[in-house]
Amino acid sequence: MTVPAKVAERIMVALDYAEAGQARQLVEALQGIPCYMKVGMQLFYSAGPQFVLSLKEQGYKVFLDLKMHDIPNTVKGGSESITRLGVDMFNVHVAGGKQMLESAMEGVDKALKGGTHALAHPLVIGVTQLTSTSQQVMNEEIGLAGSVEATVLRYAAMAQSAGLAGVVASPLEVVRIKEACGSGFVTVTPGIRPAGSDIGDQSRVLTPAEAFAQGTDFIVIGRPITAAQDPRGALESIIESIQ
Ligand SMILES: O=c1ccn([C@@H]2O[C@H](COP(=O)(O)O)[C@@H](O)[C@H]2O)c(=O)[nH]1
Repeated sequence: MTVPAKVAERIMVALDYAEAGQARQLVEALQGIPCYMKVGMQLFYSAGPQFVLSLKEQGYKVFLDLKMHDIPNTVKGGSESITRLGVDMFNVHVAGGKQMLESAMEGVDKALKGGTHALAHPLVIGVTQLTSTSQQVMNEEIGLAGSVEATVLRYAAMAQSAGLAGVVASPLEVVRIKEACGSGFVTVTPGIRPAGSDIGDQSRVLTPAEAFAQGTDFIVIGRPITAAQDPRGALESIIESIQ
């Protein structure tokens, strides 16, 4: 199947594996499809920066999904180190507050100014409310009143005012985010489930086609691909469903 780059480039495959070998197998199976690769905590904590660098050497765009949430000084240092890896995108929790978000941006600038070789400015993205969080959990367990959408919009505005390029949110919130922050403000949306597939621990979900119809920039998909008998076939049918 010939996959149009314009579609594939907007699909982020979550390499949620315990070991580098398993992730490598999936990358090999998807060879030739120019999708974005997402490295999250599970793989990064086991395979480390080396795995990220190997993806970059193979020419992939990489989203390092470590969701930093710490005191501003620590997040600044983390951002500096992540930027030096040459990733294309990374993220921080907006719940850390505006000063923490601004520190993340300062860390990026420091790495770009101090680097010995040319690095592109990564997109720094704020996590609003995790797509596994339901209205009830947000209100009763996390202790935030009001609707999930209102919190997501408040966090998106804070992320934008701190200079971030966009947010992670559910595809259900994309239209309102774009209305409030402008079409250029990037939305990265996990919580993607092809029709008929298991929702698992996700809560605020749409199908790939529905997510793009809402105007999202990137969709993030993990288990519907990684847990499939034929991961390449699963990704190809997702792509077909979008076109
Ligand atoms: O709000 C968020 C933020 C990040 N994620 C990450 O996306 C993938 C989704 O995986 P699935 O297997 O398709 O559910 C995973 O790596 C999460 O850490 C998210 O789901 N929601």
